[in-house]
Formats: sequence, C-alpha cells, structure tokens
Amino acid sequence: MGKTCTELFEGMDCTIIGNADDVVEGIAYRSDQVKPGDAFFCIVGFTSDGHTYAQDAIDHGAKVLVVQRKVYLADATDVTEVVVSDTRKAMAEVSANFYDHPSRNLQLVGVTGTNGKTTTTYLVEHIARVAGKRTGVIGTVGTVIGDVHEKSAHTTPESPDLQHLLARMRDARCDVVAMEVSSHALDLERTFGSQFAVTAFSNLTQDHLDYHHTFEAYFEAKARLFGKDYPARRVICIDDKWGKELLRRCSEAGDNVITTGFDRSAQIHPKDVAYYPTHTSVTLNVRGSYCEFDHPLVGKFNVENIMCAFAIGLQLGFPVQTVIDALREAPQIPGRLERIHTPHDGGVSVFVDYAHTPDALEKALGSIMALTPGRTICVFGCGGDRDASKRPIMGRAALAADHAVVTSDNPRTEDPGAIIDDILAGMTEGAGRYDVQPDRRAAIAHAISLAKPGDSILVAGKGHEDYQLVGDKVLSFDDRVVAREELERAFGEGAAE
Ligand SMILES: CC(=O)N[C@H]1[C@@H](OP(=O)(O)OP(=O)(O)OC[C@H]2O[C@@H](n3ccc(=O)[nH]c3=O)[C@H](O)[C@@H]2O)O[C@H](CO)[C@@H](O)[C@@H]1O[C@H](C)C(=O)N[C@@H](C)C(=O)N[C@H](CCC(=O)O)C(=O)O
Ligand SMILES: Nc1ncnc2c1ncn2[C@@H]1O[C@H](COP(=O)(O)OP(=O)(O)OP(=O)(O)O)[C@@H](O)[C@H]1O
Ligand SMILES: N[C@H](CCC[C@H](N)C(=O)O)C(=O)O
Ligand SMILES: [Mg+2]
Repeated sequence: MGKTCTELFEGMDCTIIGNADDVVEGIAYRSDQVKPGDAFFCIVGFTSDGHTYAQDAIDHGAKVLVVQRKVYLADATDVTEVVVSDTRKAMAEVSANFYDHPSRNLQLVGVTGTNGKTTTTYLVEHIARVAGKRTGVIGTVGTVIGDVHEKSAHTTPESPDLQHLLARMRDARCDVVAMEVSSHALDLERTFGSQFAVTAFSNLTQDHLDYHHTFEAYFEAKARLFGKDYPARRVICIDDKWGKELLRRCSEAGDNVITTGFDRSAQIHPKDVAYYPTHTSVTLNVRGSYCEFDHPLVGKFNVENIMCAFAIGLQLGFPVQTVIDALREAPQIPGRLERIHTPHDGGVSVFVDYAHTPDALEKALGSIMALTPGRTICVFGCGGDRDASKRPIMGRAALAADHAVVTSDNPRTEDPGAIIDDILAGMTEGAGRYDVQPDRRAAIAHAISLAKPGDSILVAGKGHEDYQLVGDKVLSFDDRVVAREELERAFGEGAAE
C-alpha cells in the first residue's frame, strides 16, 4: 500500500532532495521503531532533537527522511530528504494522505476540555449505537473498534498512529468515531489533517500548566479545535468564561453551534434536576421543548456531560427520541464515579473516580457528599512529572470532605514524599482532618477502617488505571480491585470483629 513522495507531499510546501518517486512503506517518528522502507520524521522535541537520530533511522531501514534542516548523510546517498518548515505538521498531513484520509469516510466527533472528555465520548458512542451505527472510540481508557477494546499510550495518539487507527475503523465500517482531543494533541498537531463532523468543548479549569504555562495558552490550544483548521458543527458548554469566549469566536465565524450548560441562555439547559444515589432525573429544555428522563449517571457534572452528548447527538442528525432513549440506558464509564460492589461492604459506599484536577476533585466530592447520609472520606494523591501547581489546590479541595487520606498517585520519576508535601502545603487549615499514608493500598484500607455504615469513600485520581507508575516501573494496581479486596478483608467472612 506504499505511496511515492510525490503523492504523499502533494500540495505541500516542501523541497524534495533525491528521488521523488521513492515509495514510502510506512511512517515513523521513533528511530528504533523504523521498518525498512519507512519515511522517518525528524521532530524537534522537548528533550531531544529527532534530527540527531537520522542515522539510527537509516540503520533501521529508513528510505526517506523528513527534516526541518538538511541532515548531512555522507554514506547514505540513496536516502531521499524532504525539507519542510514544521515536521510535526507535515507528519500529520502525510499520515492522513498515506491512509487515504480515513476521517472523510467517518463522522468523527472531537471532544476537548479539561474534564468530561472520556465520559462524553462514551455517551456519544452509546447514542450512536442505539441509533444503529457502527462505532469507534479513541481516548484515555483506550480504543474501541466495534466491540474490540485495545489499550493506548496516549489520550490522543500521535498523528501516524491516529490515522492508522482511523483507517482501521473505516475498514471495520465504523460510521461514528468519538475521540478525545487533548490540549497536548492540538498543540503538537496530532489531529491536524483530520476532518471532524462535530467538535465539542466541555470546560476549562486548571491542569497541564507545566506544559502550557498560562491559562490563556491552555485555552488557545483547546480553541484550535474550533478554528480554521477544523471546520465542523460545534457544541459548546457555556458554563465557564472560556466557553463563552469560544461561543463568541464561533458565532463571529458563522459556525453552526449548539450551546449547553446550566446557564439558562444555553440552547440545552436543565429546567429541573433531582439527584439520587442510583440515578439522576432531569427535565431538559432543548431549544424550547421539554425532555424529561432519568439517566443512571450520578452527580451534577454528569448532567453537563449528558447535555453535551445530547447536543452532539443532535449535531450528528439523530432524532431527539433516539438520544433520550439512549441516555436513559447510559453505560457505567470505567472508573468514573464507579461504585464498588462486594458481598460484604459494612454499609460503606466506595466510589472510584478519575478526578485528578482541583475542579474534578471538588465536583466529585460535592456529588458524593450530596448523596451520602453519613461522612465522606477522600483518598487521593497527585501524579508526578505533571503540573505541580495543582497539588496544594487539590489538597485544599479535599478538605471539603469530612476526612482525607493523602497518598501516592503515579509518582513517576518524582519522590512520593515530596509530592505529598506539595499537597499538604494546601491543607494547613485542616489539621486533625487528614492522615498521610504514602502506600496507596494501605491508604484505602485506612479509609475503610475509619468508615461507619452510611459513610462514603471517594478514591480519586486513578479511575480505570490498572497500574501505578513508580520510577520507571509499571506496577500492577487497580483501585477498584484493591478497594474490593480491602472491603472484603474488613467486612467479609474471615474479618476480625
Ligand atoms: C509533553 C509531550 O506530549 N511530549 C511528547 C513529545 O515528546 P518530546 O518532545 O519530549 O520527544 P523527545 O523525547 O524530545 O524526542 C523528539 C523526537 O525524537 C524521537 N526519538 C527519540 C529518542 C530516540 O531514541 N529516537 C527517536 O527517534 C522521538 O520519537 C521524537 O519524535 O513527543 C513524543 C513523540 O511524538 C510524545 O510521545 C511525547 O508524549 C509524552 C510521552 C507524554 O507523556 N505526553 C502526555 C503529557 C500527553 O500527551 N498527554 C495527553 C493527555 C493529557 C490530558 O488530557 O490529560 C495525551 O493526549 O495523552
Ligand atoms: N463536566 C465535568 N466537569 C467537571 N468535572 C468533571 C466533568 N466530567 C467529569 N468530571 C470529573 O473529572 C474526572 C475525569 O472525567 P473524564 O475522564 O470524563 O474527563 P477527561 O476530560 O477525559 O479527563 P482526561 O483529561 O484525564 O482524559 C471524573 O472522574 C470526574 O471526577
Ligand atoms: N491524562 C492525565 C492523567 C492523569 C492521571 C493521574 N493518575 C496522574 O497520573 O497524574 C495526565 O496525563 O495528566
Ligand atoms: Mg480522558
């Protein structure tokens, strides 16, 4: 299925030095993963410069090098070099060409925002299925093609991996693909060259300031999904100022937009909501008509996600009744406010949730506390090698619980004790209302030992993850499994009185 350089770079601003009729068999951006006949894209990264791996790529069989500056290759005269101004952007465009633009044969939905992307994409997949479509999902929990689930390294894959996935989805005859689009992906051009049917925005709150440095830069990265590179029908939640700013820009550009939110000026907003431990009853005002239904997701923020998915369903052209029927039976999203069921729980409700930002932690806690007759205990930590400035803010947010147990998340290459110290800097007003236990299993067990019937425990931060990243090790660890084991140990048949 190879293509020549001429075909792959058609219409692009580039200089081809060498044989433009060379056939490229594949696309690579890591030198050690190059296969014979591949084009290797030299990317100037944050830690190293891909141009310095050109020789390694050739040693692995690269036939074409795509570069931002010409690499001098004394002993490799049969290698073609293509000079472009931005190798990441060129890689995205060439990848889409290589796989014959699979997104043009699908209805691709892109969801961006700090929180709610995974939840919304799963809801959109479910709505599309109920509407009789074949579906795909790309995001944090992994990739789903029809009924086949695969793990993935990134929320939004690198462009050659993304286009390959979309091609597999096209070949599997998927009609609708719901994809999470991270701010990193937009900034690093992973989605460039993809054609979206709908792009949606959930919210913008603090995260990833290690990468973007300022809220404005973080917003501008997200806003790209609503700019000239990505024409599409739009869905915008206007509950925060960033959503309102995005709406202003899209309206100015004459886009087809559906707005959602608790804000009463949104085209889809709630008239009434009643929250229960097992479900939520909503009456939505959908552009002037009332739609009343129960859905199984709990918590206020999930009403926002439900409205966003509702609007995406309408933008995809599904009938209102189909969307409602689907949302009534919405699936449990893995590790999102997931209630742990065990034969013996001592009357204690344990929820595992992926809240790993200040806003998510505040909202997840608030949602659980509103449904809990007793006390709420929060077990949480923060990831290493990620935005450190959110740590004390998450510490402060956790003090909304009756008690907190501060533990480790994925420390990665950082010292777990130092991450915990950063968190504790935000908890100075909570003396006596929190404990520290760096071992995550022991922290969960400790929270269970503190709980009485009617109490809830929120285990936050890792959700669906079935691993813990400690140093360069990937340890097996799943909050849901550990919580179940520790509940059984505490309340099961052999438990000490
Ligand atoms: C911050 C970030 O996103 N970094 C990405 C970036 O890494 P980098 O610039 O540091 O790459 P580098 O190590 O300097 O290498 C430069 C080039 O040389 C190549 N190289 C390097 C070594 C070698 O031996 N041979 C070789 O060819 C690399 O493949 C690369 O093409 O480019 C790499 C390859 O293109 C990505 O894998 C890497 O993602 C890293 C691993 C990452 O952890 N990203 C996270 C933060 C991320 O993207 N997260 C978002 C989700 C966020 C959210 O919403 O919560 C996501 O979409 O997953
Ligand atoms: N609309 C929302 N507003 C605020 N918080 C939310 C919202 N939806 C979900 N959350 C909280 O954020 C956590 C992550 O939700 P979800 O996985 O859907 O978001 P995401 O945007 O995909 O996150 P990530 O950036 O890590 O991929 C949830 O576990 C919940 O605590
Ligand atoms: N997509 C998020 C995941 C964070 C999950 C949390 N468990 C952590 O490791 O920090 C990120 O890359 O920031
Ligand atoms: Mg996600």
